[in-house]
Amino acid sequence: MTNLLVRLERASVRFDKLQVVDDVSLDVHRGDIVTIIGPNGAGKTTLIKTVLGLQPLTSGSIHKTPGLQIGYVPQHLQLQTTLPLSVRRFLSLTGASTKECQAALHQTGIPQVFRQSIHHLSGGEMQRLLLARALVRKPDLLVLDEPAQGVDINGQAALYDLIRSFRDQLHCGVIMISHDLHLVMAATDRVICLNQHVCCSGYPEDISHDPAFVETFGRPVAESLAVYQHHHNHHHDLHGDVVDERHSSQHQDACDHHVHS
Ligand SMILES: Nc1ncnc2c1ncn2[C@@H]1O[C@H](COP(=O)(O)OP(=O)(O)OP(=O)(O)O)[C@@H](O)[C@H]1O
Repeated sequence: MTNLLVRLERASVRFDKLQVVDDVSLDVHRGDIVTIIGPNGAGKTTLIKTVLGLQPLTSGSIHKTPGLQIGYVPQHLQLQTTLPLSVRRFLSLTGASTKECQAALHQTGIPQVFRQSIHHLSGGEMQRLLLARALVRKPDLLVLDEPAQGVDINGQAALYDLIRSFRDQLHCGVIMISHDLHLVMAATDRVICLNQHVCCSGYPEDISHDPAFVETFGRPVAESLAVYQHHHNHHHDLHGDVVDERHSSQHQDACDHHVHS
């Protein structure tokens, strides 16, 4: 059985004379976390709309595995502020049971808001609620458009950790858009730098050195990206504790941690 969830082949989207997505090919498998970065207007949202089936392609093709269940976390949610709406009601609109809704809130770390008005949530709580709403669908693919918008820096790191843990639990694929380059570099498996076309793509530790990345984001941004790398130079015992070299004859399972900028 293949783990391929979505395949875009030479996908293009054009609005009148404006080429917004240009010849993009992309595969997302189960277990992948793929993050799309790029400047404003680069076509990132348009690209994920094609995956969601909200935006037809002008040319190229998209293949989704049959029966693919997608959970979507949008960039903004327009809510009529005069309309009374509790978190409980909002989640129940998905068709999930009360128990499933409560479990999803628990998983996203905000069980206490179940009976609250949705209009009283903080920015961070709102993002977690949108994630909970996507999760009750038990998605094969989680699609997130700037999930950490309006969330403070500690909250952003926690949110990305949460997304990774859902990927592990559900063994789903994740495709997201982010402008938080430092966090993306730490929390992603694969990065796609989009500027209508794919400028460069690959592992986070490689991409910040790519000339196309430097050209798109500028040298100061590229140089400021501290990429965590894993090199071996000390040793652990069976419990994971670091072993003093002088007392160790074994040289297995060694590692060292460097931060490069
Ligand atoms: N339905 C549409 N009709 C015409 N133009 C559109 C449409 N949707 C998007 N565009 C244009 O396509 C371009 C790319 O928009 P898109 O929202 O995909 O960019 P983005 O990379 O997500 O930007 P941002 O980082 O600012 O959110 C923009 O110039 C936008 O104005």
